[in-house]
Amino acid sequence: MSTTTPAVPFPAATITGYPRIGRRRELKQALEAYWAGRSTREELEAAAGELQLATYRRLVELGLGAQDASLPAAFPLYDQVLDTTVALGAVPSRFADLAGADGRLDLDGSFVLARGDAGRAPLELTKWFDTNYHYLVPEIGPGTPFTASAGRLVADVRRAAENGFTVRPVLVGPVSFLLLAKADDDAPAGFDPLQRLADLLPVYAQLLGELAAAGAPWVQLEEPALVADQDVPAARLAAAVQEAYPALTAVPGRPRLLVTTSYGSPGALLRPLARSGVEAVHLDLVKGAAPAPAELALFAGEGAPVLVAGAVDGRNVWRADLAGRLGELEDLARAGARVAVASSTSLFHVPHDVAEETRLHPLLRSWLAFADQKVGEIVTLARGLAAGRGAVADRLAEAAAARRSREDAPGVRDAAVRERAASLTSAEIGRAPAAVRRAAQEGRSFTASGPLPPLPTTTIGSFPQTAEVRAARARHRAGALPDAEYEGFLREEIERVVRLQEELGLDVLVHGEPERNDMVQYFAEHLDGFATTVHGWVQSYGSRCTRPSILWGDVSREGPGLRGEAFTVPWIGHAQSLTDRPVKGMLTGPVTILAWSFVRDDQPLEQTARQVALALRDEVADLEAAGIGIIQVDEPALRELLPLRRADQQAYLGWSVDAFRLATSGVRDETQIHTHLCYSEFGEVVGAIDGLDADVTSIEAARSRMEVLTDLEAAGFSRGIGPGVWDIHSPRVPGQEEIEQLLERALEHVPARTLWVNPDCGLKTRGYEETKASLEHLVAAARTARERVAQPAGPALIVQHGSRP
Ligand code: MET
Ligand SMILES: [Zn+2]
Repeated sequence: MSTTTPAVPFPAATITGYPRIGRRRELKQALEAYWAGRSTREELEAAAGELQLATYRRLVELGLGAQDASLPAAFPLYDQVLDTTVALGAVPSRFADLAGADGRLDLDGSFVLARGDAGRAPLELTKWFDTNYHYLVPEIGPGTPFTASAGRLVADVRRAAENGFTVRPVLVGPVSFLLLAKADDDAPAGFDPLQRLADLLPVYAQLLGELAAAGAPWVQLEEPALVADQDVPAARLAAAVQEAYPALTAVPGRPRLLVTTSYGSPGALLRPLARSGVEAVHLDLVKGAAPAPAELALFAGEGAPVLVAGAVDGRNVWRADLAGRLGELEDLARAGARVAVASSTSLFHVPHDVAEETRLHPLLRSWLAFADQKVGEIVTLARGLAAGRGAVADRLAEAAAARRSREDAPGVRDAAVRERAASLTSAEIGRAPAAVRRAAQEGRSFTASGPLPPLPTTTIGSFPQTAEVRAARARHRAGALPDAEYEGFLREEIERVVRLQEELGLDVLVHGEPERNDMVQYFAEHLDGFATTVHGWVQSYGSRCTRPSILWGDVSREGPGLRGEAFTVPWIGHAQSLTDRPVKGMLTGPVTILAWSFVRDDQPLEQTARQVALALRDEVADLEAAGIGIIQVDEPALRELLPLRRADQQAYLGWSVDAFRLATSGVRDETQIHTHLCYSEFGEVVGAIDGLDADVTSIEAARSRMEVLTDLEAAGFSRGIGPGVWDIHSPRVPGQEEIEQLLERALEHVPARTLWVNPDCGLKTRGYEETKASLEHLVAAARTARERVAQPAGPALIVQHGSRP
């Protein structure tokens, strides 16, 4: 192997990535200004370039080397998978017109892939491994062109060099890129993108050559897909790794290569990777297991790659146990590996800097490490490894003291909460058999308006969060709107939403959730054991960010500032007091609350889930006592936390389903429990969804045109089901006829007595105009479908499974 750049050894300390959005979300502002036409492309590029340099300066201030290739150049403006798509010139056929004569996409072209245009839907967004980040799915067919397009990467390397930084460009590696892709619409049946590996490798080779020529001594290729069980058989994956990496390491004049494997362990794929000739392999030592002796042997001896140990958690916000971590690193070094210290994943899953959170309790703050603090931890570990524990003794002691103070701080362990969770009996998670409950519920008049009609209509909970609602909340938070006035405003808003639903003729109403800024944060703000941040934004996709709450202690409704009282009943009860029709009470489920928060790492997730479930169980009981007969507990994140390895999935589904049942099973038979899930790929979790034992499940189905019902039918699911008939992700209003057709399709799979009619998800991002029009069509379509299933006279609701009325 020959490289044109001087042989820079792998740095002792590095990170695999850093937050891109900016400490004050500068990238979000720059992007949104550009998209809105309020700034020029030059201004956007200038803002992004400035952000890169500010990041490098900060990282060097924190202890990384300016010129040792420890700084990753990973600054996608929208998404890192999109950037690799662009660098490979892998323009999907439906966007082919956007590419220049040289086959390359410019920045504006890439934004069309990300955001769509008048005539085209954007690339599909989907969850990035088991995180709440979403990437843009490449579309690859047998004819998708590949053209190396290193322009942006090279410009980033040059800009850094001009400012004194030697950086390490980052690309998604070839195997993961193809595994993350889906088959292009025009691809023949049976085609799978991995079939294009051989065509892709020369393009990677060319990119590597251009990056070396630009002065990059190292390039980082990310291969996270190697840690997840894939549909592709294991042998084929191993063959792909064996094909790809020896080919890339044979490229003349290439830079040295680091391959990362974040989010788990590469398992059997580690061997071919480590033997391929790459100079460094990164392992996630937080999510993945420590390497076994046989694996460690791959890193020992002449010519073995550097083991880049992902020892500091890139996904959670707790300070590391530095002494413990250093011990593990010392073990690796003792086994003969050349060890460098890194983050387990890119740090873009955590916010920038704890120091910004001046409103957090100082004790809690002392337990936390956001991205900047994590860089400090990595630097400390590297120093300890090189110079011995003595060199970092005070850092180790500080970290140990912080962890100890966490152990016995008030609120971290609450005896009453623990006792209650420990004394649970299995009776507490079970309800009467579904059929018994159904009989009790079918005969019931939920309110004075009488029993529900067949094919009842409802919504998923939130109504449009208008500018007025958001402004009132912001003024209240800033102290400019007194509590009483804010509450009055919300009560009026709820009344407006109730009246609207009555006028529209919906059967089961909601209060509209105007009091909730976010479906998880609202619960975090009303439960003990949680804290919220001011600047703790993390990227969800593109310019969108969320601000996860921090679950730090034992969870309950009691605690300082809380009164052990129901916090949703005042709003939902108010809605019910205004109408004869049943109002459905809305809660966020335990798994979703965990998935969308930073959760304590000092006990198993399962135990934390049980505590959250118990607090919700109290809320469910209070709603029932307040006369709410239908209660929905949302679990849109149930699938997100599904482990990446099949072998781990059953255990997860077991405790997560139990948590839901614990939250919802304290009610009478005639109280109807709903759940809501908003993803349509159901296959792997259909059994668990049945296991939730909810009386009714609403689920996203409009875009896939009810495809999800096939999975349900195959699994023998016989509970109430509300497949979404309106895709709420865009302002488009579905026509009445279109909804009727969807209902007709649904009735081919589902008996009429179990079918509900509802949108795909909540309406909070929609406007009122399209909401009214769409719901009018939905109600009208449900009425038509109702008439159809009621004929011929006779056993109206006993439409048989699989048959048509
Ligand atoms: C992401 S699922 C959202 C459910 C919630 N009840 C809502 O309607 O907004
Ligand atoms: Zn939803």
